[in-house]
Amino acid sequence: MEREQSCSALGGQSHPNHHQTLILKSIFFLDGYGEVLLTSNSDGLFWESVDSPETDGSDCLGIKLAPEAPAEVNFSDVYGVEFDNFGVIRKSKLAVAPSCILCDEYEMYRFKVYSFQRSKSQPAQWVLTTFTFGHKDQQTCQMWVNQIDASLVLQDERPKNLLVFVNPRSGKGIGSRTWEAVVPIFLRAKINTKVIVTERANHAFDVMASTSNKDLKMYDGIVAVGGDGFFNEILNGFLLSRHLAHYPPTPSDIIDCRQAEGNSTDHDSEFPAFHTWFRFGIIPAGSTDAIVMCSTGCRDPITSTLQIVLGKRVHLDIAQVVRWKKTPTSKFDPCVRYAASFAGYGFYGDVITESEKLRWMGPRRYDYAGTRVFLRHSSYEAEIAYVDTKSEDTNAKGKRVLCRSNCSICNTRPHLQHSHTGSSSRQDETRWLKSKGRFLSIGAAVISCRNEKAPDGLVADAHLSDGFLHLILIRDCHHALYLWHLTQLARKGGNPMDFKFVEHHKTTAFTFTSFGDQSVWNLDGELFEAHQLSAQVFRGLITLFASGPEV
Ligand SMILES: Nc1ncnc2c1ncn2[C@@H]1O[C@H](COP(=O)(O)OP(=O)(O)OP(=O)(O)O)[C@@H](O)[C@H]1O
Repeated sequence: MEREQSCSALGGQSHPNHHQTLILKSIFFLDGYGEVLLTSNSDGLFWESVDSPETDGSDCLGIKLAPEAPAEVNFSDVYGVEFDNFGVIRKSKLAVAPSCILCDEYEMYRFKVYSFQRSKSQPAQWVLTTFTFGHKDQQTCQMWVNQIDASLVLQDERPKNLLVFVNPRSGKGIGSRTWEAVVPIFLRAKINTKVIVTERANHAFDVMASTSNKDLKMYDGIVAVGGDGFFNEILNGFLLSRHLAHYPPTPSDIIDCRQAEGNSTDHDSEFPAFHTWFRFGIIPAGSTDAIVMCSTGCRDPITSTLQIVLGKRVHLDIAQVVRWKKTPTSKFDPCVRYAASFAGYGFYGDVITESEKLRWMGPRRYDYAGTRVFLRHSSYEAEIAYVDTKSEDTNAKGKRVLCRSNCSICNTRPHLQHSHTGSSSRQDETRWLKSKGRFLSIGAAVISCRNEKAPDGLVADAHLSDGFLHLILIRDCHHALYLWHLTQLARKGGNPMDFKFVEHHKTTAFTFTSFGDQSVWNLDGELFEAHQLSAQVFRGLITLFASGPEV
């Protein structure tokens, strides 16, 4: 331990951002590992053991001491660095056991580097990791902290100011606890957060809708701590006044399977500006959390938080749903809603109606309500018209391509593209197909909607931002066959589409007309009564702080 330690700045190296980056090298003690030669360059930190071969990997009472520690960490994976005063550094992790008298412990100045590792059992899950380096000289530690801090500032994709909404009632009422558990990560990442704990339903919607664009621009994005329904509320509060697009055609605009009138995109002039930098994060605390599962590959508040603080970015398609008539007798009165994951009718609308009465049950309400609705086996008469996209969907004929991080399908075309329901140049080519009958359910999945009940989701090969909706029509069928279909949905690798009564259409827009008296839709888990509606998808309309599913 008395070995002379050196610290030398080896000179300037040109960084891609043209900042001068010093290469530092110094001997440190890495807690739980031993003495290392630590190097810092523009990419990250690297270290190698400097223990002599006899002591390297030495053992204590027959147990190998030097653990298999990683020997580098990239700054892109580091979310914070902190000076940690004077304290104990252990040569081996085993030294935490007081009985291990042979293991060395030293007292020195320390600094901590905060990063993550992928879980061995579930690679999509990110696990917090801290590297503690010790040195007898305080100034050396402080210099390294400053140097690493300077390198982290260069990671310009990272947010600095976030507006956070916490739903204390999410899931089993765990919203506030979930937020408290991840606050230290935001603090270490030096991100300023303005936190609003909601006091009622629609509180977050009202804040988003009433905040001016000028005030919103003080933030790099919005974080929702809650479930899909809560995120939907925030999304609608954001988009309804800012995304001014023409509506999709009404059911009566579709004459002879052609669209009578064309529509064109007309975004709010402020909107494209928001699109380029403003991002949304979701820290899962809800009952389903399908959007988080699809955009990160797991349902873990720590993973989602790390992807927010590290400034990950993935585009997400959004469906715009326009209700023309609420009931058969109501007058024509367009009402717009946005959905990030799913819009469903029949079975899905009935489950949400039942489960809303059972909120006190927490997430179990979906099982209970689902069973009741299944036993009822109600079917509904309706007509659907949808844009035929077979000619342009080259993947439909090929094999299933799952959406993953850096997905080649999601990255093929530019984002913020309107669905092709009627942009004038394509109007003549838009062909609509119709489907009429009695349906057990009608579902439109924007993303795969993977969740714990349906491990592959409703549509295994749906993508986060390919610009398509997956329309799934389940025609009235025998109860046992429907159960079979549902069990396929609940099985990993199941084939829920392989039934005669199931139609699956990849489309960009559809219209719906009910022939019943009451028609309830389920938009991202929220109830929406609609006798007549239309929906269209906007490709990559928003950006999430997420890296895509590592499935
Ligand atoms: N303080 C509050 N009190 C009561 N309800 C609230 C409050 N804040 C938000 N809500 C409402 O709670 C509803 C559901 O929230 P959330 O989506 O977070 O949980 P969940 O329904 O359990 O999960 P999931 O949507 O994933 O199934 C939202 O529609 C939201 O309007």
